[in-house]
This record gives sequence, C-alpha cells and structure tokens, in this order.
Amino acid sequence: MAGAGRPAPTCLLLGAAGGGKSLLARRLRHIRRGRGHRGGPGGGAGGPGGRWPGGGREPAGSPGAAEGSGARVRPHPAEPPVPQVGTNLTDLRLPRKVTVRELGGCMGPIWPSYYGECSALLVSGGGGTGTSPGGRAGTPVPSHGPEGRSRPGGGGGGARAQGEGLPRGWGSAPAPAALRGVGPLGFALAFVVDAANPTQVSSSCVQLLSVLSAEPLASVPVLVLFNKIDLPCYMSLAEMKSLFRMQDIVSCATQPITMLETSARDGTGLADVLQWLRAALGDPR
Ligand SMILES: Nc1nc2c(ncn2[C@@H]2O[C@H](COP(=O)(O)OP(=O)(O)OP(=O)(O)O)[C@@H](O)[C@H]2O)c(=O)[nH]1
Repeated sequence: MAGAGRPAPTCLLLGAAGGGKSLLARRLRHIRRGRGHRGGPGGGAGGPGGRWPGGGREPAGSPGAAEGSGARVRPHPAEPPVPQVGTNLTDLRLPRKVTVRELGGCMGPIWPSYYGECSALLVSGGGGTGTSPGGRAGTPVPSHGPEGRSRPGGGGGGARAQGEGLPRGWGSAPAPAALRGVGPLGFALAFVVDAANPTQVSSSCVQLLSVLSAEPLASVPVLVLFNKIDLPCYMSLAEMKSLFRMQDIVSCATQPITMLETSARDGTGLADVLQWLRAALGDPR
C-alpha cells in the first residue's frame, strides 16, 4: 500500500506579513541538494549554515542567479514586498516531493482553516525511518525543553505554572509518542519571524502561541525561522529567544520545536531548513 494515493508530505509556512515567507519558499526551491551545508546544529548564532551549496551561487535561471562563477552567494535583489493573499504552493524535491504551502500573513485569521489538512496527512503519513534530526551531526536540533520534563497538562515540571499566561487549551492534549522525537509524520510547520523588525516581535509571538495551541497541530514538528539576519539591525538568536521567552514556549509546547536563523536574501541557513524538512518529513537523506 506504500505511497498509493498518498498526499505529498506538506509543510505549512506561516508567519507575519513581510517576514519573508514567499522569498524563502522560492529560494528553497532552487537550492541544490547534497553539498554546502555549513554550520553546526541549530544553525544558530555564530554559525548559521547553508548558503548556496558548493560555497556557491544560486543556480542559473533562478531568482537572483548570477552569471559566471563566483565564490559567494549572490544576494537576491531587493524587491518591493507583495503581500500574499491566498495560498502559494511550492514543490521541493528532497528528493522525495514535499509541498510547502505558504499562507499570507494577512490571512492570519483564517490560517486555522488549513490546519485540518494536517489531520489527513498525519493519518496517511508515516512509513519513514523515524530518523530524528537530533541524531545526526550537523543537523538542526529540536528543543524539547528540559530533559525528561513533563508537559503542563501532564503534571508540571515546566518553568511556569500550568497554562499560566498561555492561550486556552495550551498543553491540554495528551502527549503523543511521536513528540519524543521529530518523526516522519507527513506534516510539518515552519513559522517565519522577521528578526530585523522589533515592532513585530509581540504580534509574532502571539501568533506563534496560537499556532502551537491549535489542536490539529499538537503533534507536528515546528521550525521557527528568525529570518532577515543579513540586515544590519537584525536581532540575534539569543535576543529573539529571550524576547519570545522561547524557553517557556518550548517547555510548554506539545510539539518538538527547532529554531534557526536564516536569510532568504543571501541564503544563510537555507540548507539547514532543507535538512530539517527532510528529517521532519521522513526522508532520511
Ligand atoms: N533583507 C532581507 N529581505 C528579505 C528577506 N526575506 C524577505 N525579504 C524581503 O522582505 C519583503 C517581504 O518578503 P515576502 O517574502 O514577500 O514576505 P511574506 O512573509 O511572504 O509576506 P506576506 O506575503 O505579506 O505574508 C520583500 O521585499 C523581500 O524581498 C531576507 O532574508 N533579508
């Protein structure tokens, strides 16, 4: 029964308007497999990995591709932001086909109507190797909070009292076994934050909390991307974690959460994003 009629693994791409989702999806489509992974686990401060493979350029013909040879990535030219109204589908070959479904930031109020898709994929997903990204060198590491922690719904141990200050329903779902590691569930979620826009931090944080507390998404692996780190005014991973109170979020979340710094403009961290997608969606390569 393997594969017959099974929908492609899907990653929902969410985040506030202007965070860089569209550019990110376009750039991911053109990144080449196999080489060019740089940086250590988490791709975090001091070592974000994954500019264009081969230390090189975006492939010819792709947005921002350069003529001739060059050792460095040619940044994607700045372009006026065009708010995404509706949903955009991008197919990636990792080599298994993975669909990235971007939902425009201005569609925030109706994002939940797309969460149901996840239930179908969770039911029909599986069948992978169960590879955990944390188990391979150089792979982004999901955060599960303190070792052996109990989720708030399961009796405490977290940094804050149960459910305190968090959206209704937070932590109330039972912990599925899959949460112990990022599993091949067939559905994943990436949440993009503009790390160069301090005015968006609080609204992004509220959005992230509401996404994490959505019941259909209770067991999907989540990647939080702090994007636009090419800009001089960007906030570092440590700053963003502190502003978002990520430690609290991670310790209360039912999902395994991974964080990465990226620049959709210059390609930093994008190889790590692909690697996370491969691991989260069940492709061991
Ligand atoms: N400097 C810099 N600019 C970026 C980066 N990513 C995206 N941008 C720019 O930010 C603007 C918004 O990017 P989009 O990709 O349209 O953002 P979005 O999240 O899809 O926005 P919505 O469709 O409104 O939800 C565009 O001008 C992009 O070129 C980045 O990593 N660095």
